[in-house]
Amino acid sequence: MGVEVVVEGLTKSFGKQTIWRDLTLTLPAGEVSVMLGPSGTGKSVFLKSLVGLLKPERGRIVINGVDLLRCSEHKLYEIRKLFGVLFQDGALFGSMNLFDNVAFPLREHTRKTEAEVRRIVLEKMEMVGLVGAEKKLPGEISGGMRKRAGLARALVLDPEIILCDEPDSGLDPVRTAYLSQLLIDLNSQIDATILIVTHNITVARTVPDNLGMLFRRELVMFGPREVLLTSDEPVVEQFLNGRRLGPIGMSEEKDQATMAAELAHKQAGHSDGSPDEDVRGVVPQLEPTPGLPPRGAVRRRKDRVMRILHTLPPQAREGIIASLTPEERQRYGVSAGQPEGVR
Ligand SMILES: Nc1ncnc2c1ncn2[C@@H]1O[C@H](COP(=O)(O)OP(=O)(O)OP(=O)(O)O)[C@@H](O)[C@H]1O
Repeated sequence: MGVEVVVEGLTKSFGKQTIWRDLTLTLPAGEVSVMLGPSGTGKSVFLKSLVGLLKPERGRIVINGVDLLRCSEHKLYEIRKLFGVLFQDGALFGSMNLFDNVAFPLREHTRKTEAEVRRIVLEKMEMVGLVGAEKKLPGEISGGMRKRAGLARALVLDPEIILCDEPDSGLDPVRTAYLSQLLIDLNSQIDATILIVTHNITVARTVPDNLGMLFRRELVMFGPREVLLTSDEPVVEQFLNGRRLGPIGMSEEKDQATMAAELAHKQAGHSDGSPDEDVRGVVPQLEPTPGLPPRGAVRRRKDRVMRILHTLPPQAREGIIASLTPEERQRYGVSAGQPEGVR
């Protein structure tokens, strides 16, 4: 099973520019989490910090009892081997064919024979649906195939933690849906801890077990998906609905006067092109393809979330209770729409 990643009081600056401060969250072992946030809020910087490529000035990142910010180079190297990272563009070597690209980490970091390398590479390429494309160069294939090749490469060292930086960027909605399914199927097969950074609202609503959002140099929230999906927080509401109206501006946070002027335009009947429909609310979560094992994370997460249910906002509680099956209601002692101890 994947490992837990504990982040406490993390602060990162470049010179005088604070990117974010005091981030505290836990990526639960084997669960899928998504981090949202407007452009430039430091999501990529966060991923790079988790894998030890950037060093935040304050706080802790603890994996298997080791604090990445204070451990030796040797320990950091060992911890890094737990990670598989899918970078935005797949980060493939343009002059190598897909087989050699996917084989690269194995040849670099292990002493496996070429026969073993071949077996592992073909297994991972099959997992991501790239059998038959081994000889192609990255320049000869589509963006979606490049992402899948990047994912296969991220998988060859059997990672316990997978980080995906905007896996949907540059993909059409159908390819994005396939990639989302692939990530959930992967989670059902290897039970790795997965963190996805994305702007894609459909991915955010349907894929993860947990959702978080960065804004104004802070973590606005992070927790079970139902919390963010039902949140009244203006910045979350604006982001999930993809509206101009709200605190998020084109390049940065809006001032009060701009927000008031936009609201006045809206009230005067000016359309800003965003649909009237409010997409907030808990929608069913993507399940593994039939025939694959059920995700271990689902049961673990339910147990965890039911233990903290009384600490969650009422709308999130309702969403969680509504998603329970009759057997689960019985198991968790939920009756007449309310769990014991919550009434
Ligand atoms: N190595 C670096 N040196 C200095 N500033 C950096 C460095 N890396 C990132 N930044 C700055 O940190 C901020 C956050 O960048 P980051 O790429 O993490 O944002 P993001 O939320 O991932 O954005 P997007 O959604 O557009 O990809 C930006 O202002 C960027 O210029």
